[in-house]
Parts: sequence; C-alpha cells; structure tokens
Amino acid sequence: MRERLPGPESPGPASARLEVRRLVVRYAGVPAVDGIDLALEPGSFTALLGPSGCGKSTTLAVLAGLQRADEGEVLLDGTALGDTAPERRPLSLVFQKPLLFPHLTVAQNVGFGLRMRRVPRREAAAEVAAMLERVRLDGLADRRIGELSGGQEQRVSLARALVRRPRVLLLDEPFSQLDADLRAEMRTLVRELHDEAGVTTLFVTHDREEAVEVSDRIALMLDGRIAGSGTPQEIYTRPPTLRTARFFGFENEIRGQVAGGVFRSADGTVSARCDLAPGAATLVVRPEAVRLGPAGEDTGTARAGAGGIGPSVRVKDQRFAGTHVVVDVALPDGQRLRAHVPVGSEPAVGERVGVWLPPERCTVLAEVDPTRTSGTGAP
Ligand SMILES: Nc1ncnc2c1ncn2[C@@H]1O[C@H](COP(=O)(O)OP(=O)(O)OP(=O)(O)O)[C@@H](O)[C@H]1O
Repeated sequence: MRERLPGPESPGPASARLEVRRLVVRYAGVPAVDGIDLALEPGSFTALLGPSGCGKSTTLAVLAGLQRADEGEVLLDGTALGDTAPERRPLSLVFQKPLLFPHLTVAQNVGFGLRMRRVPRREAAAEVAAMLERVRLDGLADRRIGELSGGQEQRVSLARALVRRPRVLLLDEPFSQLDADLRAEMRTLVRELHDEAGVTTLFVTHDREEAVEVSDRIALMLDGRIAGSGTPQEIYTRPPTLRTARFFGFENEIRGQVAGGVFRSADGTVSARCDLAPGAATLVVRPEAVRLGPAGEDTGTARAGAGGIGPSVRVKDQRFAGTHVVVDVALPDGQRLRAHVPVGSEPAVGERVGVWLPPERCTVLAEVDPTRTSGTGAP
C-alpha cells in the first residue's frame, strides 16, 4: 500500500462534489442498481469496487448521463443534474476499451474536445502538447491510433479526458485489458495525474488490490448495493459485514457466541474481546495474520482477550504459493483454519503446531452464515 497523507488530496480549483442519492436502475423490472448513496468530496479519489455484474458500469453510465435512472438523483455541487445531456456535464469518462478515432492522430484525438469547444488553435495545440507530456506520450503526437500499444491507447484516452479540465473524472475499469506490469504503471500514472489536477475521481474496478492501492476511499458494491465504504485501510482491516470480509480475502471464519464482551468459538479454543451485544457471531481473520509456532509453546491463549487457540493443532495440508506457503490446520472441533507463512518456515503435513490469532487482526461480526459451519471453505 502506498504511503499517503490522511484525508483527501487537496482539491483542484474546479473540482466538484458529486453526490448520488437513492439511485435505482432497473433492466426489465430487475434492479441492477438498488438504492445506492455515494458522496465524492472535491478532489477525492474513490474506487467503486465490486465483482462483475454488481452494477458498477450502470452507476457510472447514470453519472455520465448515458443512462436514465428509475429513481434517485445525481447532484453536482448540490445541483441536481436531472436530464442534463452527457456533453453538457462537466465530467470526463474513460472506458475499458479506448474509444478513439482511428483515422485521427494522437494529438488530434486528444484535442478533439477542445476543437468542439472552439478553443483557439494555438492555445489548443499548447494544451494538447502539455497533456501529452504529462501522460508521457510526447514524441507520439503524430502517430495514428492503430500504431499504438494498448497502454499507449489508454494514455491517449486519459489525456483526452483530462485536457477538457473536467470537474469529475470517471474511469470504468480503464486498465483491465492491459497486462499486470502495465496496469501497475498506469495506476501510478492515474494517481499522479489526479494528485496534480486535484480532480474528483471515481475509479470503477473489480480488482481489490487495485482499489486499495490507488484510492483514498473505497465503496464496495455487491448486488446493486453499497455493502461498505471507508478508507482502504479501514475496509481492508475491519470489514463491516461477512460478505465484505469474504470479498477482501478473509478466508477464515470461526463461528461462536458473544457474551460479556468476549467472543468464544463453539469449541472454546478461540476467544477475542469485542463490543458486540450477546448472541451468535463470526470471527474473521486473514490467512496472513494467522501465526504458527512450535507445538506446546504458549501462543497466546493465556493472554486475556488475545485471540488464541490451544497449544497444538495438526497440519492438514500445505502448498507453495510463490511468495508464501498456504498451510491449513485442523482445529480441535474439526474446522479448518488457513495460514500464510513465509517460504522455508512451513510445517510438514501431519506435524503439530501452535496457533495464535493476533487480536488486532481479528474482526468479530454479529452475523453468521447459516449455510456454512466454520473454517476456510477449503475442501
Ligand atoms: N442493457 C442491459 N439490459 C439488461 N440488463 C443489463 C444491461 N446492462 C447491464 N445489465 C445487467 O445489469 C447488471 C449490472 O450490470 P453492470 O454492467 O452495471 O455491472 P458491472 O458491475 O459493471 O459488471 P462488469 O464489471 O462485468 O462490467 C448485470 O446483471 C447485467 O447483466
């Protein structure tokens, strides 16, 4: 995760506050967007994150004026946009597939919007040249679109979007067609461009790592609804619901009960302090937070409130995963718990190990999934 100052970046002079209230969009009567609220502060960078089909693109299309909402409204600096035509909205949209004019050069594509706005030729040329330099395409101004790589095409799309000086920048999975290295490079570029211009940005993605790395805030969308929102740190470490936890890779779910401010697993081996009311609950913990140690060692059970499991459990399975080894252990009641351990420190299958769940990495949720008992969901 990048080091970043807390709070939104300083807004650019013209960046706007964008608000979505109770937005509903139905296709053939079925809601694709089901009553969402969103507030993008001026100059902020928000990721709208969610799996395929959850309604992200539909939301963006409504913001851009390309799709009508069935209910709700979109407000720019407090003014409802209503039926304002797309070209009259001070927003720029970058799509997954670059929609560029193949018969025009790079510079002509970038300058197209300025020509439409009748910006004087010399002024437009200077702005286009400056923009191409910012997206590191200077030198390619006279190339045709067909002579560019996928990454270069998306740079042209970004330049074309930003040269209009939009008050809000909307990005719809702009790098999903690029390879992993190029995606990382483009993410950095988008973030740099945002930080320079301070333009309010909404970045749609299904990739949680991308959302965490690039944004100041994440709104997680599931089945047409906002399932949780917060800073990347908040949502990554303290998921508000079980589904959010699963989406963010909390593979371990331990079921139990809360009583007197303490969660206890069904078999009594895991405990953690929490401020939930008494009742059924689930403790979630990421596999990389689970610590394994030598069997018999005090791995934390004795510490009051520290999530801990009895001194020894048996290793059921382990497999090499490149940067770490995935180890599944069997808890006393038979449920599995998954740990990621550094390569070279993995215990053997059948070995007995001690387990410790650092309390600050455990989240207890007042929810249980009746369709699952417990464990990792591993076979
Ligand atoms: N024009 C349409 N007619 C009917 N159903 C549609 C239409 N467009 C989208 N849908 C449906 O609405 C739901 C939301 O689609 P949307 O494209 O907004 O999701 P998404 O999160 O952007 O998905 P992806 O990441 O795959 O693009 C999906 O179930 C989709 O099949």
